[in-house]
Amino acid sequence: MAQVDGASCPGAAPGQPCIFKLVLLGTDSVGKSSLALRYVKNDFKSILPTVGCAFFTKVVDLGAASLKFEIWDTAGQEKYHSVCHLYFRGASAALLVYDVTRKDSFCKAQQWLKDLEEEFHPGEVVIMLVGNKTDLGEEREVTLEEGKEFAESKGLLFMETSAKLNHQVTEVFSAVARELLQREETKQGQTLQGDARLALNEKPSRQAGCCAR
Ligand SMILES: Nc1nc2c(ncn2[C@@H]2O[C@H](COP(=O)(O)OP(=O)(O)OP(=O)(O)O)[C@@H](O)[C@H]2O)c(=O)[nH]1
Repeated sequence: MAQVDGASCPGAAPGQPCIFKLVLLGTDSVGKSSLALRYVKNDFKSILPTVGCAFFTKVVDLGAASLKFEIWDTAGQEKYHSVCHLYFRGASAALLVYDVTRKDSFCKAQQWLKDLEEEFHPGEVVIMLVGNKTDLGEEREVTLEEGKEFAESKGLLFMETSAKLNHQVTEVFSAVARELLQREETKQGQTLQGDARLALNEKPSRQAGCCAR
């Protein structure tokens, strides 16, 4: 994979990895804080409901490239819903988390997607739908296929996880990181092409001016 030039990333100092803001969204108790805690500290414990927002950072090393995540873990309780919108600003990625044992949380994730669609242009943020708590298989209310189908219909990345068993947690963040870097490379490629076109377009007019003299 080509190296992304950190210096050209917004918020990154020269030579430092690109910084991307990632927000965790979803209704209460689906496991947003647990996913963040598992990913950043490889820990799992009974966590008190998030008040407002919690913040973590983590550098992701993808071998040929690296980036830094600023992870904003928002509170899922309804009373904090409007506050969470404030945390959207400047986000590059969002994890829409639901609990596979709660259909209502799957519906809520779909509502969060609508909120994101109102706030951002298509393709502006990388969005992954995450079905958490797969270790509670017998209590499942949302099938793998339902999650997959909805994600595909909306062009979202999709994975199921268990923060408790540490199943696919790192994979979620790595997949988002890869997608972000890929988009960054495409953007940089387009900028370079644009610059090259500009330079080409400039040349003849200068020559014309020169010949006309
Ligand atoms: N069995 C199981 N329990 C989980 C898993 N992830 C989280 N939990 C539990 O679910 C409960 C809620 O987890 P949190 O991480 O606090 O959920 P949250 O989405 O951050 O909740 P809010 O802060 O209210 O928005 C806690 O008791 C966790 O221990 C999982 O993968 N499997």
